[in-house]
Amino acid sequence: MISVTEALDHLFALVTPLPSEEVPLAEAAGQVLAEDAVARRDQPPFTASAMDGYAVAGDPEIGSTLTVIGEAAAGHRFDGSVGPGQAVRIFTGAPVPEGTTRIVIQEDTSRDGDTITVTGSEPSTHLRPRGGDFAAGARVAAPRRLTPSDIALLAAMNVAQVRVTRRPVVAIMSTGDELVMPGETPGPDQIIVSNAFGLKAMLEAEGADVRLLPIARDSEASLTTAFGLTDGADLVVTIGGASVGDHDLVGPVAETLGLARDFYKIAMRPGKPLMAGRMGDAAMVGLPGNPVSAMVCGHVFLRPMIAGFLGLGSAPVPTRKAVLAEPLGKGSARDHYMRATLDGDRITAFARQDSSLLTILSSSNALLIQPANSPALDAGTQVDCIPL
Ligand SMILES: Nc1nc2c(c(=O)[nH]1)N[C@H]1C(S)=C(S)[C@@H](COP(=O)(O)OP(=O)(O)OC[C@H]3O[C@@H](n4cnc5c(N)ncnc54)[C@H](O)[C@@H]3O)O[C@H]1N2
Ligand code: MOO
Repeated sequence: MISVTEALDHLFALVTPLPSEEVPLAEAAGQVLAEDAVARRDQPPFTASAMDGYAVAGDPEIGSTLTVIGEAAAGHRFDGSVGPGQAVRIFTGAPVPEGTTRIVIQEDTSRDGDTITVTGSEPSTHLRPRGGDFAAGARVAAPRRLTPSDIALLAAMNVAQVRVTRRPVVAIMSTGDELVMPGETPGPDQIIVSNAFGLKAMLEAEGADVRLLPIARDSEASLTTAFGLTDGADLVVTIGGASVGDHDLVGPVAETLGLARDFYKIAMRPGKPLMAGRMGDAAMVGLPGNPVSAMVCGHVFLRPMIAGFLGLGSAPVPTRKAVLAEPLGKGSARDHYMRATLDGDRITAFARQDSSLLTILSSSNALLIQPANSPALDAGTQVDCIPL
């Protein structure tokens, strides 16, 4: 059995960053920028008013009167300049007339025909200088997973198309005679496919393009057919059939079809029967079938692989420190990724850790990592965890 770190190293060796492609900005959210994007203009492109009021020259005193000589609105500049004793009616977002040194907000004026009297003053000039947000040539640096805020920024930069790393195509195959899809009517000995759906959601959130394959039955013929449907995938993920039972055929069938296996079995709980290797052009990861095992392995191994395909480097999923709110019994021979609740910096493992319990996983917001061979730990001990 190899360690989690060694397994991750093997998995990263199976991953190469994918080529890039141009996509319309409206489709780029969540994708990874593959090439710096460059602002095509200054923003704002002119000095603009930040408030509704009057553009004035100088710093008119309270009580002074000014003559209104025109109007500037967003999209419509005032053709002319403003001088001493004058004001231009102006609205938020409008270009300021030449000569403007500040905006007097309308709440600080009283108006009578074309004359205003200044009734108050504020320290701010309420001017937004040209290029105050960004200047032409400013860059959004790659690689970067594009957030909604980034999309807004790129739009303001007049970047209509962006170059992003192609999404990795992941084919997920559930295996087992006992499985039916949600919505179907299970026979008396059957259960519903669960972790394939959880993994699809997880990996799509990470930026993958996920295909759910039809369920493969526990036979060489059915598994061979299902593997035949994985063409074009960058990553093939099987679920179940990975252990040592008579019906655990995934490894042997995959090897017949060309799997060059890198490892089988890791010192991790849950997740011991994990396997991985290369199958043609694709990386192949065989996950254990227990629903929580498959999901935990998804967090620990598949999420970093997706990030690797997207050119975001080869790093484990982020961990953070937390403090045990309750004591923990001694560990086993494998690193234990325990379902837990994290409240501030205090973490509590659930009492029930069986790898079939999806209710517990769903109630967890962290995986508490108890290292292999750990002694019993007192409350207050610092531990690592993966926030979920
Ligand atoms: N004698 C031993 N038995 C087992 C060992 C062992 O070392 N020696 N390891 C155990 C561990 S740990 C795990 S994990 C499981 C993994 O077994 P498999 O990967 O072969 O998974 P299955 O037997 O096919 O399924 C296990 C369990 O999960 C359910 N399952 C499978 N696929 C799905 C799915 N897509 N959605 C929902 N549920 C699924 C399946 O019905 C089983 O209940 O082996 C232990 N045994
Ligand atoms: O290691 Mo298995 O993955 O506990 O349930």
